[in-house]
Amino acid sequence: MTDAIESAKRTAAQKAVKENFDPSATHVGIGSGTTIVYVVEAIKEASTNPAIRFVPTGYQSRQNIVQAGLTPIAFDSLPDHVMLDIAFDGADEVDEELNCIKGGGACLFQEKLVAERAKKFVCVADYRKMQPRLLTNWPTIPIEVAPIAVPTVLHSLRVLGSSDPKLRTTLLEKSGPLKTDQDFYIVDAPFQTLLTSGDVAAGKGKGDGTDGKWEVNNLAQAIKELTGVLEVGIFSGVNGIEAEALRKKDGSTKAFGGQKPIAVYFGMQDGSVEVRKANE
Ligand SMILES: O=C[C@H](O)[C@H](O)[C@H](O)COP(=O)(O)O
Repeated sequence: MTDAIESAKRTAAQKAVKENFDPSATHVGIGSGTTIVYVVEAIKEASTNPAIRFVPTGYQSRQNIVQAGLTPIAFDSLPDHVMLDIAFDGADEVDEELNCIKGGGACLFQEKLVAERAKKFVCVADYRKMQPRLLTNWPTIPIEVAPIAVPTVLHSLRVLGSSDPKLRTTLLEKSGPLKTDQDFYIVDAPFQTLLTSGDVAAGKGKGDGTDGKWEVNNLAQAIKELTGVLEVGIFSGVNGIEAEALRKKDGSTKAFGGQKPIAVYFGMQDGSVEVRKANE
């Protein structure tokens, strides 16, 4: 990893925390990956509330929290009525509508639980992740699958149009499949570059996969429906603020929800930070 990329991540993390982290927050979600380390660093400097608790999204995330001298609280210890004030995370690729691919580091299920529990979800990434459409530069959709279901899911993914879905192995291939924090496996499925909902509205395609082209939400749903799939590494749909508005409007039965970020901070090559924000 070059210094330029690490420096881009740090600069973006600092700006994201400065503009979104309320020092009096009580519950904060912390995602996984290499970028989130800089977010934790910035939060540690900014936080003024000794009672603040941090909800991790897996083993590495919890280690980051503890090593920074902050206090973790397990997701399943949160009282029912408690929403996270905010959650921060990284992303593997982000499109113009703020849909994200996540799971490049094998964390996605707990990340989605935490993102959906947050009033606001903010992502931080470097310039390589900023793309117009998903699957432009990042090659595959990570999917968390029950080990016994892997052959069936691989077959179903091929039927959905994925040319060569693969079970992810550890770096040392002979050690076998890589295991997630849930002791599940990860399948990486390539598809053609995804359409946004805006593309479909503009008549650029049906997005139902029949011509090989999927719209983001349709593909996420089709994969999630496969038996054996625990979660899919597409974060799409509505964001936390939109989810809250929906709940107020129609008394939605979904207690939590909103997996899209309200903003993504990209550290650029020239040292600047570009921000993509949801329409407010
Ligand atoms: O599985 C890993 C997570 O989804 C990460 O947040 C994502 O891969 C981005 O990681 P990084 O910050 O290392 O690029």
